[in-house]
Amino acid sequence: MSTLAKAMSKFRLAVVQLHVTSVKADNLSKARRLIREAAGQGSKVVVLPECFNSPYGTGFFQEYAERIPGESTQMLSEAAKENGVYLVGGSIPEEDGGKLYNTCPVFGPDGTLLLKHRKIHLFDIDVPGKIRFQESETLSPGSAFSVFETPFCKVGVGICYDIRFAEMAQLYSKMGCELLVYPGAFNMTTGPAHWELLQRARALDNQLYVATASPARDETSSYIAWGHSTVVNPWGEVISSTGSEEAVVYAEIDLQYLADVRQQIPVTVQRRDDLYAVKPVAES
Ligand SMILES: NC(=O)CC(=O)C(=O)O
Repeated sequence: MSTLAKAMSKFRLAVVQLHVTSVKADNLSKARRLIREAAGQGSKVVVLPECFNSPYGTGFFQEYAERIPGESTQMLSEAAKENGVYLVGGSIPEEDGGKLYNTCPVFGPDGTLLLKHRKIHLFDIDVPGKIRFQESETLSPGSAFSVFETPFCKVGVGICYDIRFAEMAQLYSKMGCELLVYPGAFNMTTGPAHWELLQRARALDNQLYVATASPARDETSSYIAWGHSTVVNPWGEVISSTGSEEAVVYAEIDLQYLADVRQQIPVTVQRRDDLYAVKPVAES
């Protein structure tokens, strides 16, 4: 392997577990500071949490919603450029054409908007006595897949509940993604039960890296996030994680290791596409 290829086969990823408050300006300035901190530690890709500029809840989306471009994406664009990083801007409530979306904007190191992923699967659940949440009361779903290129690897983007849909991760893998990022905000019921399990499942099924970024836990908020932002490797192991507090989680993404795992257990080429297949029914 050439020296350049070797240099490009590894990079540092940072996941920012931000303590989100009801003061948008504070969320933006703190996110900006932590992006700088992550870049200062050598990170090339930085991921923010779901709803990083607003409390998470159907009662807040309208009030905090912005158009893109807007105040929050302006800050993200500047922060990506100032620090020369690929920035997965968590998500923000987005207003467009009279509808609201839960949207993840992604910026390149020159500050350009590479894509915006609108949460495809809305979080509508009812676990009696535990949690009822209906995102669809105020949000509309996105209907496009979101993949971006970096000099290191292709990255697929989902938001929170999107991680429960194995088909989406499998499609991203088929599209050549080697890292999947999910800004997310699981809660005190589904977090301990499913958060890590889903990440390890998606990583192992597809033999790729999976990273999740949660808001830090705030016991006083109406929706209490589980925290535990995590990075899982293609073997299905947690390689980096944190607890419930505000933190930046770092992980080394090693694409040669990914290739080794895929060679050792070659499920990615052993699929029986003559018997079954997962394929998109709509163009993205
Ligand atoms: N908040 C979400 O979108 C998803 C979640 O909390 C869960 O799936 O559980």
